[in-house]
Amino acid sequence: MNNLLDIRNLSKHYDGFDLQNIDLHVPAGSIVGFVGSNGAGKTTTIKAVLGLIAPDSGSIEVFGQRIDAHMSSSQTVSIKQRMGVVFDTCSFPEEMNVKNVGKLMSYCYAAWDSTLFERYLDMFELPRDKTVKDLSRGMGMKLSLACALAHKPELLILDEATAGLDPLARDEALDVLRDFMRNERHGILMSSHITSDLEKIADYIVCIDGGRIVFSVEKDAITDTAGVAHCRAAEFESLAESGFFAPGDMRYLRHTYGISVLVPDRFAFAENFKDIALDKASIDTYMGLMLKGETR
Ligand SMILES: Nc1ncnc2c1ncn2[C@@H]1O[C@H](COP(=O)(O)OP(=O)(O)OP(=O)(O)O)[C@@H](O)[C@H]1O
Repeated sequence: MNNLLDIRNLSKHYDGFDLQNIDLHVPAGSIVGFVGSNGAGKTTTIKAVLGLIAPDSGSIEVFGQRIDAHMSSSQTVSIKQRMGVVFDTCSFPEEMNVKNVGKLMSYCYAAWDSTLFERYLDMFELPRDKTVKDLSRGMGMKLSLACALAHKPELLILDEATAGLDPLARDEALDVLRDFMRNERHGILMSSHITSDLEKIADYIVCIDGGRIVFSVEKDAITDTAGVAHCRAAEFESLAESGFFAPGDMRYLRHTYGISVLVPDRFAFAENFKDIALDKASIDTYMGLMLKGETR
């Protein structure tokens, strides 16, 4: 399978923050959800991919071409033509109306499709004569998404792009992304704090914390296979002694009402420990245990 994006060993130092040895890949045909707490390093990683900041070390390849400071401007332009980018703010000129934003974009992108843009404006109910400064945050994000898609990219990079949308508009945006993914050569890297969105559409989940990748797994390994066991102290001790987990592999969090244990395979767990309460894992519970849990 071809990768649309390959980040290897990426590092970047800021005063008080280090992005360290980031490895992240977006295979063609897949949506990669990029999660992590505020300040974990998601936007810094994305900015490095877009060439907006220079990494200290490591490599970034987009469509198999290495991104670096020595690229010619025509190489940079040709890669950017094939990428659609949406941040959590709308960055078009404030006094420009929606219709003219489309016109401006048509000069920037060779593959710009005005009919497609118009279709997204209708779908997102964006008034063509409203200026950018008068759009609500959600409307601005819808406009950014319409622009990103109307130049027919192969790789979409979304940094908190659905954050300003209400639940119905988010569902609409997810449908648009599903539609985009009907072409198996397409791919999406999507950073989001709204993990329920990622549960609906992502194929892989990559989690970053404190500038380091904490886990990188298929989403189904979390939402279909993993579980969270809810133990009392005695159950926890017998579980720890049972040999079900290899030493150091049992990840748990103590609460006032008991102890949660991350279970990589809840089906095997349920067969072995019929009396211990067990839930399916969500991306949030999985992240909570991976980021804050102790190991034994
Ligand atoms: N230009 C800069 N100079 C110094 N520090 C920076 C700079 N840009 C980002 N940082 C720091 O890098 C760290 C990571 O920030 P980043 O924006 O990548 O986090 P994030 O995971 O996207 O967070 P959020 O979810 O809040 O958007 C933060 O500590 C931030 O203060």
